[in-house]
Amino acid sequence: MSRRRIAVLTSGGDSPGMNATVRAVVRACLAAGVEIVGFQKGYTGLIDRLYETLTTRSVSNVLQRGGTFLQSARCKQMMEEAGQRLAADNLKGLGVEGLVVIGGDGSLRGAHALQRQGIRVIGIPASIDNDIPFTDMSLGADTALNNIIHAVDCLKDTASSHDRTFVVETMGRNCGYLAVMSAIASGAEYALIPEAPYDIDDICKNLRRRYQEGRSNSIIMVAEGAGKAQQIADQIKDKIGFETRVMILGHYQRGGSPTSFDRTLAARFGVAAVEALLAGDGGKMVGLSYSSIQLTDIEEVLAKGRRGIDPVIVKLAATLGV
Ligand SMILES: Nc1ncnc2c1ncn2[C@@H]1O[C@H](COP(=O)(O)OP(=O)(O)OP(=O)(O)O)[C@@H](O)[C@H]1O
Ligand SMILES: O=P(O)(O)OC[C@H]1O[C@](O)(CO)[C@@H](O)[C@@H]1O
Ligand SMILES: [Mg+2]
Repeated sequence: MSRRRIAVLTSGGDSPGMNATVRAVVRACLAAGVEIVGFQKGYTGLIDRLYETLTTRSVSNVLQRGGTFLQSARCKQMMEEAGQRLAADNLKGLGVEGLVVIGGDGSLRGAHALQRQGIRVIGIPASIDNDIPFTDMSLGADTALNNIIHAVDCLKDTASSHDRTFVVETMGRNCGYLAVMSAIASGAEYALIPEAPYDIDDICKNLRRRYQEGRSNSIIMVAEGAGKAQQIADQIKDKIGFETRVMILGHYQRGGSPTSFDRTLAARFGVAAVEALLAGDGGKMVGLSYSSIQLTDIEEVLAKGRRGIDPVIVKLAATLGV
């Protein structure tokens, strides 16, 4: 009888903790006596049959590294039925009984499409955007948040030395999580997020007053989905009476060594995904719910749409003056 075989891939924007997750998947498979195949470059690798058998050696010394050694991609072909069928046929041809997809909401859509093509798939939410419902955190969001906070701490040093306002743009697509959480954690004055309207004139009035009262700097966090930092800086710079500078944090946010939170989440998600596949499950996403790992139908995750900002966080930010 041939050996049982599972596959794994990383898809969408890379996020810190993907390597640690692949490592956990590999170790869980090998502990169960199951072969594990890694596809390269996300769904592109499934379609173009780019794969390698993974061993403990393949995942040695990767746990602490950001990015993904399997590499990732945004694969247009996977958006079409023909690409999805080809990907599923390739998996069936290799005798793969189940697939672990590590990626964001788009990658989960791909996972759902493969499930419909007869492949058992378990999704692992991994995206710095933290925009996926049915999990308290997506992998990599915590590390990205730490990267942002480190940058803002540095900016505050220089801003306060010159009485300046910095407008800092974070990633997150249409989700304001990174902007609002980093504002709370770094002591920023504003978090402009797509989930809430804002009034530039009010902001200017308030900033002007702050400087008149003797404050030496102000930080405005802007989620990319809420506006362009440069445009906001241009709108405010002549109205507040103090110099304004812009920092677009960009892909810096996505890199670097995963935090302990992301590393341990990676371990839990990776092992839970393999256990689910080996138990015959499929079409589910693993998620973190109040410190426990839960499985949710991918269909339900997708139907729910983008994860909103917790009202408790919005209230917390308001109380703290963000
Ligand atoms: N509707 C869909 N059907 C099939 N495949 C999809 C669909 N949407 C996205 N995908 C696949 O998933 C890949 C990754 O999606 P996307 O670029 O949205 O990133 P993501 O997984 O959401 O991660 P992140 O948002 O963190 O970058 C896409 O390039 C595509 O191959
Ligand atoms: O790396 P790319 O393809 O430029 O995509 C950037 C996008 O990916 C993310 O980093 C993750 O989804 C978003 O926050 C950002 O808008
Ligand atoms: Mg996404």
